[in-house]
Amino acid sequence: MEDNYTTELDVAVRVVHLACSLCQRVQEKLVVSTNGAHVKSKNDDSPVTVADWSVQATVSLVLSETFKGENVSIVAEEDVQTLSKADSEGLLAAVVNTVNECLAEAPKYGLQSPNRPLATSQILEAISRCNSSGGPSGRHWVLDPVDGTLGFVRGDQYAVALALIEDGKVVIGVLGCPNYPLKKELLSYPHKHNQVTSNPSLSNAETWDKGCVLYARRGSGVAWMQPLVHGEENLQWPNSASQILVSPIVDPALATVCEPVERANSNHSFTAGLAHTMGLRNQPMRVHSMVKYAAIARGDAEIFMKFARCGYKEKIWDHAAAVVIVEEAGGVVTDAGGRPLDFSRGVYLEGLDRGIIACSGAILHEKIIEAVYASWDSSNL
Ligand SMILES: Nc1ncnc2c1ncn2[C@@H]1O[C@H](COP(=O)(O)OS(=O)(=O)O)[C@@H](OP(=O)(O)O)[C@H]1O
Ligand SMILES: [Mg+2]
Ligand SMILES: [Mg+2]
Ligand SMILES: [Mg+2]
Repeated sequence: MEDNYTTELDVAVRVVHLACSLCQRVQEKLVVSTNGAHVKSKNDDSPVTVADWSVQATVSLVLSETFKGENVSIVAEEDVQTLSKADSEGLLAAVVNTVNECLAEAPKYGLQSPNRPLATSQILEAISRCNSSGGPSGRHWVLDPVDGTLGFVRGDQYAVALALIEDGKVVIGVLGCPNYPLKKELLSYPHKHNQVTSNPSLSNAETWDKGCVLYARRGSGVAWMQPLVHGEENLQWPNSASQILVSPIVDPALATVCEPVERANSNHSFTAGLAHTMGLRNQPMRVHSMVKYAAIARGDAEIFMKFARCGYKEKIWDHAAAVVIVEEAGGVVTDAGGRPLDFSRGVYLEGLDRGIIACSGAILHEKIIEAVYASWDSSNL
């Protein structure tokens, strides 16, 4: 059991590092440019960028190349609809360039790059190949190429999330957090890291001292963190990893809650009520993306809660990678009824009871579930 998924985890960690480097380059360009040419709105008005498609293509290509003999099933967020529109030529060209530039760097991470730049059709094919809908049997990779795209376009927190599900269970999870600041306090200040990166008085080393990749394998009892590797001169691969652990805090008065930035994504007043009921005193940390789960796994916060509006169905790629990392780091993740999340039923977390609760340990977790029961009837959710 211990040796299972060694190749899969190794490749997943490498490709997430590669994807983080891609995202950092795109984000730098986005933040300094004034036109939004590389950001589009999807049908639900949520943003999608050159980075989302480029990461999806890159991960799809690397996984297909590595596991050539297998029928690689990938469940991922993006499709090629917007990209294939007649007025998207510039966007598509940017994706093709970004993917080819990124793949040229693959050997730095011990991955193979193609002999020649890939054609547009190959890249579109790689993106659309990720249209599996998962399910209860077999192996399915689950990818959120850029999670927290809103944070990404704001120059703020975002994540790259890759998981492997086998027979309905998440067996490995890898989470790249390119803007995770060294100082946990900076997590709760929107755009703060950006002031750090653009501050000319900081040396390169200080500027680059942020970002990490977290990963874990189901049942191993450990979760790991690697710093991102930057610049050719100090690139060292294999990268060194250190173990991460959840926070030991059990007193609600000392605990910190993370939640989505946008009210549209989670009910802030309901979670404020829960926090009050539980006797939490700290201000909530509002952070974009699965970096919230990373904060729990790293011990920088104790609770992550998300209560989406009634009718919204959570997708597996927004949670799979992070859940196994938090659990192996010692935490607990359930729905608001206290049941584990079910990754076996396709693209959505079917049967999810109200909301998601990730917690550093069982004691705090139990208190939140009790608070949910006490508060639910009087809430308007
Ligand atoms: N209406 C609604 N309700 C709840 N959740 C939604 C909703 N719409 C989108 N999403 C999903 O939320 C993902 C972003 O979550 P965040 O926690 O980063 O949100 S926030 O930006 O901090 O508010 C986001 O992931 P990405 O699209 O990968 O960014 C979505 O999958
Ligand atoms: Mg997402
Ligand atoms: Mg996404
Ligand atoms: Mg999205």
